[in-house]
Amino acid sequence: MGLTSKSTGLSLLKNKYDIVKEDRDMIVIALAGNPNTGKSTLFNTLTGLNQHTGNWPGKTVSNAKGTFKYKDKKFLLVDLPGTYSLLANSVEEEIARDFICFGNPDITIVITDATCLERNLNLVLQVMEITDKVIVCVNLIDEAKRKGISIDIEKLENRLGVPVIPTVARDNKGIDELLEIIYQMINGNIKTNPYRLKYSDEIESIIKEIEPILIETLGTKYNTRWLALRLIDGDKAIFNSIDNILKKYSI
Ligand SMILES: Nc1nc2c(ncn2[C@@H]2O[C@H](COP(=O)(O)OP(=O)(O)OP(=O)(O)O)[C@@H](O)[C@H]2O)c(=O)[nH]1
Ligand SMILES: [Mg+2]
Repeated sequence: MGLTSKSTGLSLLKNKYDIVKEDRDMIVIALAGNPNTGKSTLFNTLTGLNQHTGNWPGKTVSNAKGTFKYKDKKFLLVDLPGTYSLLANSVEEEIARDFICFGNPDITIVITDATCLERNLNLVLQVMEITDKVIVCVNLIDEAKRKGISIDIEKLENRLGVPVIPTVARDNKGIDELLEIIYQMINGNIKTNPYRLKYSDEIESIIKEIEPILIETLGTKYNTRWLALRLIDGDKAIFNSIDNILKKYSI
């Protein structure tokens, strides 16, 4: 018997990421970001768990999971390993990007470091190519202030086309605002319009050729435009990821 797309999604979460939703309505949130930006600190604040934190990069190497409630909703939060990009140059990058693409989280929060925002925006743009359900946290606002850096949150939000929340995760600042934005997004009260890179006509026309084939094979559950771009890149890791999805979950 063929699997329904809903059950396929659930078995993917279970088998590949060891994620079990307590109930079907549970909302999955991925926490992405460069190393050392405060992902685990935010994860611990929201879930009450004790994921290892510290001031050296690369502490979280696999994805930790925890749950929390807000108003009438239950959330499952996945703390992804810190990565500078999603080009799958390392195991961490592969875990993070496969989860964002194939794990189909309801929301992806990208935590950025206010003291070096420009570098962090690289990952934000890459995540926004995969999904439009993105919230950006500009964390370490206290450190930025100390260094005389001020961030125009409203302008950033307008340019990125997704909600941007300033936070000091270590001191619980901005967490209430973040929770409310998550809630409003889940309820469909916030529509995002993520900034997307424009490619040359040549690349766009190749995407037009590849994408229908991907849709035929994988359906519309995954971001086939992004997958097409990776194939154009000649990205071998994405071949393996697609292969695994096809083999294991008989899509
Ligand atoms: N000053 C300040 N420090 C923070 C803030 N948020 C987190 N930290 C500190 O920054 C360090 C790194 O935080 P983590 O939560 O471990 O960072 P991470 O993103 O999970 O790191 P990786 O798992 O290595 O990617 C810790 O020492 C935190 O206490 C903040 O808003 N302000
Ligand atoms: Mg961490």
